[in-house]
Amino acid sequence: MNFNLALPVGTTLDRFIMRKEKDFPYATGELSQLLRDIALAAKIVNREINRAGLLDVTGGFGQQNVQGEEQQKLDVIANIRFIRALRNGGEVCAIISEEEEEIIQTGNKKGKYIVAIDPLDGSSNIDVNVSIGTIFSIYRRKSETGCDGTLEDCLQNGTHQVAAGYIIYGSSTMLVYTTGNGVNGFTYEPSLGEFFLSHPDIKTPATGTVYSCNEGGVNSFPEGVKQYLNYCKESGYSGRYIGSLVADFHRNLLKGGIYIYPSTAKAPNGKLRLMYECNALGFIVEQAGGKASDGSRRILDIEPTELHQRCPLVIGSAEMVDKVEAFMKSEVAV
Ligand SMILES: O=P(O)(O)OC[C@H]1O[C@](O)(COP(=O)(O)O)[C@@H](O)[C@@H]1O
Ligand SMILES: [Mg+2]
Ligand SMILES: [Mg+2]
Repeated sequence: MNFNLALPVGTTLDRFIMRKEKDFPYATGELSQLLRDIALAAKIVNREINRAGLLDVTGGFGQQNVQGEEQQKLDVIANIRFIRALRNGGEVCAIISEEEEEIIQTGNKKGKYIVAIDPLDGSSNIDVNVSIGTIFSIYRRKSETGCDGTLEDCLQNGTHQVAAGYIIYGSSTMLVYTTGNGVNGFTYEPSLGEFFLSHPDIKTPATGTVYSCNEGGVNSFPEGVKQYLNYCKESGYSGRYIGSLVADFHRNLLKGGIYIYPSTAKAPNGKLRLMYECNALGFIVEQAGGKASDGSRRILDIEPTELHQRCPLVIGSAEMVDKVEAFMKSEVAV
């Protein structure tokens, strides 16, 4: 892992955003403010996650989301908190959320940005004190300001992201994001209520010896993925699967490794959502020198047709993703 200490570790997120804004001569400060709004909501959600066991926020909310998954109370709370922060911030005209079927119009018609968000990632781990996260993608609207965000504004492919990031609520809470100029990580200091630069200019190793995949569905995995998993085992790689995409991704981003959620009989298009899981992490991993594909196509090039469409995900160290793609093209002689 190599660091360039452009900005000293310990720089606050606010100061970092301000300094980076200077890199963009035409910056108007709106994207900076939007990133601050997201950081604010993350602090509030972090507080509720840390106290989850004490408060009545564990367990199911008693209704299903558009994915047909039972919503957890914290899914709903995180959704409310992020939507409120984005609405009050004024920079966002429309939001796509995992927890809402339709586009959320914020009423900020002057807002230039669209946010796609997975308010709480790793929902199955909420009640068992395992790391969970939030994932977000930011796009510039295509339509003129002065009106609501349109479907066309929302359905842009991943190469149009102006920023993307995630928050991991783990042993420490971190915010990791990119605006297309590298990836930086900030650790939250609760007693000061501040995020501090702790992981400047993250670069992911070209390869690794860790693979993350829920092999429970292996019988219906594509042949190429089965072959790759066997290759990992024959190569003595370690299997690590937390079951929270953000947490598995974060570990592999820092240490090298690969996360695979392929198509299965149960989920022919995979499980993960293009607009608020795959695109965001795809942008980050590419900015850190890694790769993200659906097994053959670059994730960021996939043209979205639905707000909640799913796609298979192969993401992480570049050489490992290449290997999976080659197996899926069944070109590699073992
Ligand atoms: O239980 P499975 O099938 O392995 O799926 C786990 C995956 O699903 C997810 O929980 C989906 O995300 P949500 O929790 O936001 O719905 C990922 O975080 C995780 O990697
Ligand atoms: Mg998720
Ligand atoms: Mg979620």
